[in-house]
Amino acid sequence: MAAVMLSSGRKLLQTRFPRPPVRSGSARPSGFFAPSEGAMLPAGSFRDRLAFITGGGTGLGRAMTMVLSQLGARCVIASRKLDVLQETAGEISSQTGNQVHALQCDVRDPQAVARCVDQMVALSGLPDVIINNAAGNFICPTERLTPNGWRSVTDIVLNGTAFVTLELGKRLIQAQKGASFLAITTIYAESGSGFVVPSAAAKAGVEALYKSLAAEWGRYGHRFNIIQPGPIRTKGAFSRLDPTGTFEKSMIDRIPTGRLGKPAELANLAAYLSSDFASWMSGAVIRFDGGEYVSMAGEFNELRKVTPDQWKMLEAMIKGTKGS
Ligand SMILES: CCCCC/C=C\C/C=C\C/C=C\C=C\C(=O)SCCNC(=O)CCNC(=O)[C@H](O)C(C)(C)COP(=O)(O)OP(=O)(O)OC[C@H]1O[C@@H](n2cnc3c(N)ncnc32)[C@H](O)[C@@H]1OP(=O)(O)O
Ligand SMILES: NC(=O)C1=CN([C@@H]2O[C@H](COP(=O)(O)OP(=O)(O)OC[C@H]3O[C@@H](n4cnc5c(N)ncnc54)[C@H](OP(=O)(O)O)[C@@H]3O)[C@@H](O)[C@H]2O)C=CC1
Repeated sequence: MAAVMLSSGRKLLQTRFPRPPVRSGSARPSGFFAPSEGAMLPAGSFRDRLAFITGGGTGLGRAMTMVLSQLGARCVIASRKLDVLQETAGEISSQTGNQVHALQCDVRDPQAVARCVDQMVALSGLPDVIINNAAGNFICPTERLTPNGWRSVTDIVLNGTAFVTLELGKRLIQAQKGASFLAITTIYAESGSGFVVPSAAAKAGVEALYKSLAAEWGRYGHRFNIIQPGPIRTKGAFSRLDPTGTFEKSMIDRIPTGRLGKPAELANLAAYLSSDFASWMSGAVIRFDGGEYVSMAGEFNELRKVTPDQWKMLEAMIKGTKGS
């Protein structure tokens, strides 16, 4: 903490500065931005709440389920692989002491989604928190994509999110029950990106869906928010987007905070957005990427590589220029 002093000598405010680098003389910014693990919200923030998380058996979905469960929620996780879901559900509930149910559901199939919701209602009721996290993706030059390849991603991401949202939304409206809906998209939902075109198109569609429903379904007590994560190591993502590991270093180099995100960091943000502390937040799109997006966007940001000596020389050249 650092105090800002007024000329009168009075302390104006306390400002929190990032922690200093771990290694002195280290040029790695990640030393300033150490991740904090553990649940951020007060214990019991989700007591008596039911959370439904698609793709909750692995990666970021698992991390979000863990934090919600630690905070007192009962959770239902759903995806295609029941064995994976059951293992995760068992591990989380044994750690937190709260129920985690595993339900098989292929979100591409609206009837399977309806059956899954029937099962959840029979087990625990309708959810208070819905997290649309399930996704599919792979890198591929677009000219190599087949129609089925396009469908394999867009069906999970856009149609899957729509089927889950429609099924639960309609039932919640009928029951006059409010809920928080959260979608996990990606930073390139906004910019688009080559080589992951079905994912970019589908995630952009999810964002349009959630922003639209934030406007339309507030009257039913429903909030809709979006997190756009930057790179966070998970087996599912990295095995399909950087299978050889070749791109990881260059990716980290362009992130101003100098490191990948951690699943637990994303999970804390998701928990906040899904909690009563965020009851005035709807229609929000939150980029959570260590600064990667703006770093890639600014035309002059590569000048970070210019050394102090080179700056001296550049300044002299610029100042020495006369006229236009
Ligand atoms: C510049 C460097 C960048 C480095 C990046 C590193 C890290 C990440 C950083 C940021 C990430 C940002 C966003 C991330 C978004 C994500 O969504 S990550 C989550 C990824 N997780 C998953 O994908 C899990 C689920 N995925 C799957 O189950 C499968 O991958 C699939 C989506 C393909 C669906 O499986 P399935 O339904 O079983 O499909 P099939 O195997 O039958 O295939 C269907 C058709 O798709 C074609 N296909 C499959 N893979 C490829 C490929 N690699 N290239 C081309 N085509 C592919 C397949 O051939 C089938 O089509 P045909 O029938 O042959 O026509
Ligand atoms: N990790 C990262 O760097 C980033 C991730 N994201 C997003 O975060 C979310 C989680 O990704 P991540 O944890 O990394 O990757 P994972 O591959 O671990 O997660 C994807 C999940 O989706 C489930 N899923 C896939 N297809 C279906 C389907 N048809 N029906 C139901 N569930 C399905 C999978 O389970 P199963 O196979 O059992 O069906 C899996 O649990 C995704 O929305 C992804 O787009 C966004 C930006 C960056």
